[in-house]
Amino acid sequence: MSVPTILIIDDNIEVRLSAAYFLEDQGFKVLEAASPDEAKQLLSVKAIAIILLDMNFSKDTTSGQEGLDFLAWLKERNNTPAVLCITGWGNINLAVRALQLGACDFIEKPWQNTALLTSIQQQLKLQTRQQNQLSYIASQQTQTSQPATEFVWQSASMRALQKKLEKVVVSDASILLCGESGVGKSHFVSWLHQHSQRAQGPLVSVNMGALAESLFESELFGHVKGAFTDAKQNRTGRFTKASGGTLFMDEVATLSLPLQAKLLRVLETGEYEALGSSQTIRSDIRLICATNAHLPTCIEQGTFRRDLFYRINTLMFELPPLRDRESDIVPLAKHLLAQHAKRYGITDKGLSMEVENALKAYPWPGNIRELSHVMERALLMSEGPQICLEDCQLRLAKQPAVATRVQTRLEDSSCTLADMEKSLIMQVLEEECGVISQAAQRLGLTKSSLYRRLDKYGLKDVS
Ligand SMILES: Nc1ncnc2c1ncn2[C@@H]1O[C@H](COP(=O)(O)OP(=O)(O)OP(=O)(O)O)[C@@H](O)[C@H]1O
Repeated sequence: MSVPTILIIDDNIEVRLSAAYFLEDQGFKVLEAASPDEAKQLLSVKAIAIILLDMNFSKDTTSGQEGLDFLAWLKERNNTPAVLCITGWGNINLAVRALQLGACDFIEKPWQNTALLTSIQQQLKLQTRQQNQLSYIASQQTQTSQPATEFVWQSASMRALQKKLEKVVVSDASILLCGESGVGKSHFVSWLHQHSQRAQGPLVSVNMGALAESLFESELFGHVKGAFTDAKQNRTGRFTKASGGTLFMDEVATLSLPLQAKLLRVLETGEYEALGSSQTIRSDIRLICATNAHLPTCIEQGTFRRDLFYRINTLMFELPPLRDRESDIVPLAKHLLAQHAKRYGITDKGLSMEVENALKAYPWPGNIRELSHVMERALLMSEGPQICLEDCQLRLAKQPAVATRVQTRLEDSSCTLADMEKSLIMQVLEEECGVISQAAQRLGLTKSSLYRRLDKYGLKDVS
């Protein structure tokens, strides 16, 4: 990385020398100019990151007008350096006018070296961030001219949503994605992360529904060895793992009220400590939350904190169910077929007109997840050159009774209670097209308990 150059503009040679000594000691390159005119010449040939500008020169010693004139001249130019005004004759009016003309800070003489250094470092940080943003935007513009590998939505509602997301993707604002199970919220989170400025950082997902109450803090914030009986070694929490990247909290509505309070505290302060540690860590994450619950209703029912809702919903987007965007169904089905064919290393197949019509007429309670399962199964079952209606088994998925699979397991003498439970969960999930809330209801479980069992049996990918 090149060393930033600082230009000191001051008619007093002692001031210039004292600032130059200090700044060179801090590792900066320093240039000096005794007047604004000399500075203008230097600026035309040198790349300057920061200017330290005295406000008074030959005309008078107190008004600061020459400094302001220089700022006005600088403002006309593109890519101007950051200017820190330094004067022994500071007053509020002058400071305001200088800031209006683009100065970044106003420091009174005699300055404190540490304060000067802090201000310079802040400006350099800002410049780096702006440069990153510009190169990011440039790289995005290059990418848009290349063929897109992602699915291109056909429906007006999804196109509009994609447009809105494109607008906010580079910001660090928290995003809340709402929509029924299987509509593609997690899929969008990956897209948001990959297109964000944090794409080089990690994307860390945590399913809040699967978090055991007792492990919440340890999972999210980490713990140090000995923090509690089972803490045999240090553990890094998800907030730290996601540092510099995106933290995705799925199923955020399943959190209990006490855990919501703990999460809120961290989101508000931006700081947390690992369990058993007194060291405060500042979080550096972009937060994306998702839920298939209707949070305003949860707030009314007292199961979700209003203040947490406002903390996570800076930008809120609703993904419509698949049945409400009919024009997406067939193109998406073809896209998913091609994906599955590639994954299995088999030839992709087309859809008959009869299948296309049936897909469009079907209500897709499990949304894209269900469509994906149907296409996978159809591809594997199909024997002809095209997928036909029987291959899809639409509706048939609902018909096999849970009892059939359970009965089969019962007849197997080596079957354990855990095998039975796993089998039952798989069957119900299949029948409910992967919709967790419905499966949990049928199984007489809360969503959190079902998530924990999916974790235990390694069934996370089935849902
Ligand atoms: N645009 C897409 N292209 C290809 N596959 C997709 C797309 N959107 C979603 N899918 C697939 O559909 C399935 C469900 O999507 P996803 O997990 O994102 O839904 P969700 O809304 O997060 O569901 P849940 O609320 O249950 O977590 C996944 O297998 C995902 O890969």
